[in-house]
Amino acid sequence: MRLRFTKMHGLGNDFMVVDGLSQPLPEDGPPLSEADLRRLGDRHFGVGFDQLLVVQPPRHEGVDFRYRIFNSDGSEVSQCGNGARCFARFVRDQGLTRKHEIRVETAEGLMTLKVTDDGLVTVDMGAPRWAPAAIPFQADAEADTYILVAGQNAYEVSAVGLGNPHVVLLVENVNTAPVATLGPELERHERFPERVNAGFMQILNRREIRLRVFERGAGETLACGSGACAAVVCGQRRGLLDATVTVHLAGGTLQVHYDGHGGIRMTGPASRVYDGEIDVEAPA
Ligand SMILES: N[C@@H](CCC[C@H](N)C(=O)O)C(=O)O
Repeated sequence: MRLRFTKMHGLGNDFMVVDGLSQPLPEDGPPLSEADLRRLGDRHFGVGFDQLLVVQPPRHEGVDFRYRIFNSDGSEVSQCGNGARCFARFVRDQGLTRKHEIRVETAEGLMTLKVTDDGLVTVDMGAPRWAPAAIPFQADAEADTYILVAGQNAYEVSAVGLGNPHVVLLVENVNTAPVATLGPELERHERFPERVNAGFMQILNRREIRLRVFERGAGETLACGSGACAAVVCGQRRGLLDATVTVHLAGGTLQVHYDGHGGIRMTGPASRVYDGEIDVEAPA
């Protein structure tokens, strides 16, 4: 079967976006075979992406679309902040909706995406989940920080759930942070039973941070929207950051706002790169 797709990115966190409304993709179970998913995600043999995003019909009243997310390793996940902005832009560009405020359901819950006239998209990422079981993270009790032993070293970390799990470490300089070595160790740390996204945060001042994220199932990306939100709320919980924070990532800048009430709001751009078609196995 020939699959139509759009290549997009949110600050260099890149996506293959597929319309599953007009193309016959299975709604239960994976939309593509695992072999296709991994092949398409490969940067040498396929399209290359950090995540595959699939638009499907909603399963609940009052929701516009179902938003499905797959990491390049084939795992399905329930949150992707940069992807949510691209998803909003995609459904509008493709004429699937004319709404400026779009409600989508993910495997974890509902998200609201607001497209503004300046082309930016604000995503309500929901409230942070601190209870260890909700992250999920193995700890006796909820705390602001935890000591995590990895290899020969112990690290003071914060842990938070945003529909996906995040661990956040403070570093003096993101340029020299051990993202490539410690990132994979943390991703598969035994205390995170569903693996974890690992953020390395450098605080510049109370309203500005620099961040690198080693993403679960994708490796280090140029930006991670949920990672940016996780870093900000963890910094706030430690009393180090204000309600509105500018997050500098390798691919660009996001604005994150959280005042302790309602959801975390993340604002940033969403860019279309090109449209394409590629052969995949016919869905089962
Ligand atoms: N790039 C994303 C997060 C994608 C999912 C993540 N790798 C996970 O497995 O939880 C973002 O912008 O939030």
